[in-house]
Amino acid sequence: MAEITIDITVQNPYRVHIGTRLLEGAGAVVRDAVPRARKAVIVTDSNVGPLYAHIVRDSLAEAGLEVAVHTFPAGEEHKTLATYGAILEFLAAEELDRSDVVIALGGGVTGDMAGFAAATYMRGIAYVQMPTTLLAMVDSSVGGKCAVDLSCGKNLAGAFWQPGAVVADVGCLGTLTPEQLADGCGEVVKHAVIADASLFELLEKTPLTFDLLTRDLSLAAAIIARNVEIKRDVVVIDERENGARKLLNFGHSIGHAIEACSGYTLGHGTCVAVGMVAMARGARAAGWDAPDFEEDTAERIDALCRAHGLSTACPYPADELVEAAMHDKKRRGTTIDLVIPHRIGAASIERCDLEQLRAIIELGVEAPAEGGAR
Ligand SMILES: NC(=O)c1ccc[n+]([C@@H]2O[C@H](COP(=O)([O-])OP(=O)(O)OC[C@H]3O[C@@H](n4cnc5c(N)ncnc54)[C@H](O)[C@@H]3O)[C@@H](O)[C@H]2O)c1
Ligand SMILES: O=C(O)C(=O)C[C@@H](O)[C@H](O)[C@H](O)COP(=O)(O)O
Ligand SMILES: [Zn+2]
Repeated sequence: MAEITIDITVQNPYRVHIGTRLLEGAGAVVRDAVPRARKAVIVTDSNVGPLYAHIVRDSLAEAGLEVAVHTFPAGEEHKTLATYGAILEFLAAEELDRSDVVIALGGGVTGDMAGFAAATYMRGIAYVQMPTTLLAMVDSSVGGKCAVDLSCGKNLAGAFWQPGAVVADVGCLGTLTPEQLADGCGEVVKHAVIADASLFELLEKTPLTFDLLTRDLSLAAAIIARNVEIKRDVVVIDERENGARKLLNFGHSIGHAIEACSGYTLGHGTCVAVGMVAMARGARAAGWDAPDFEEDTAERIDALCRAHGLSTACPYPADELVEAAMHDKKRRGTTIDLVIPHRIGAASIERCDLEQLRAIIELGVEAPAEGGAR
């Protein structure tokens, strides 16, 4: 249904294929993207593997590839050095060589870890992203960021390593839970806030419900394609996040801190939603201003997240979040780069000192309800 080229220059350009029944034909895409590959290792998690690995395995075999499957326990709490190490050991035990290919079949956790394994195995081999969550289709499968979490925080060990292709089969959305699908909407709202007021207005009129997206796969494909275009337009001008790419981090300084505080039990998109609202509200309350600031920005982001089933109440007190946010990768000594929305469709990257971050968090998050986390 849609094919988008990511025209990067540090590594090779690649295509994102978005449509239905694409996993059945995934072997041909891999063959085309990595013509020299003799063997493929599918890396997947314990939920996705039983649902889809056999389809991909058959298609890869049909395309003439030898195939092995490595399955790890599902969940962000397994996005660790230990799981990543086990993937590397599997690649070595299967004797993958530098011409072979890793297949990341799953959500963002799988894509980030399999991508990082591919980036570092023998100093870098090819991989193909096959995202199976909405979040991974609209965001994590594109752009080449891959990582694992460390005990101090999110994505602290990783690389930029671009896939050879992305195969987003929208039929996979049908086996998600409504909560998992809603979680992906956090990143959709983010893209709309930083770059596309029309998309934001469309979502205000017609929120992306589970029923709508799983019934109307053409609409799902169109929404995913628009998100991939938004991300592409940022990544192609700043592949390694020296500047503009930081915009894609809107909501993440606080969002990642919430994830860490939750022991990685809360979904990434859900935490980004809380982080976006807190940042928009807190920055305004802390006095950030510009001629194009629009007063209702935070409230519109808040309302749109809630319309997508995402709670925007912060479950942790400000001082805990400030502590966790200190490990953010965008911190440089006593300063940190934050993304502040001015109005729907426009945001800027601002260098703040840590006291300003503290003020934004304190003003932006609501105090937790009696008795702790909500
Ligand atoms: N690299 C990037 O640019 C980038 C961008 C955004 C997020 N991320 C990372 O992505 C991760 C979040 O991704 P996620 O929300 O996809 O998490 P996930 O991979 O943990 O998937 C969420 C849950 O859905 C299950 N699942 C996946 N696809 C399924 C399907 N089709 N049917 C049934 N169950 C399915 C998984 O097993 C898991 O339990 C975080 O670690 C985040 O940091 C990375
Ligand atoms: O691709 C990017 O760049 C992003 O920032 C996308 C984010 O949605 C994603 O969560 C990313 O992994 C966060 O990057 P990090 O560098 O803050 O770990
Ligand atoms: Zn994110």
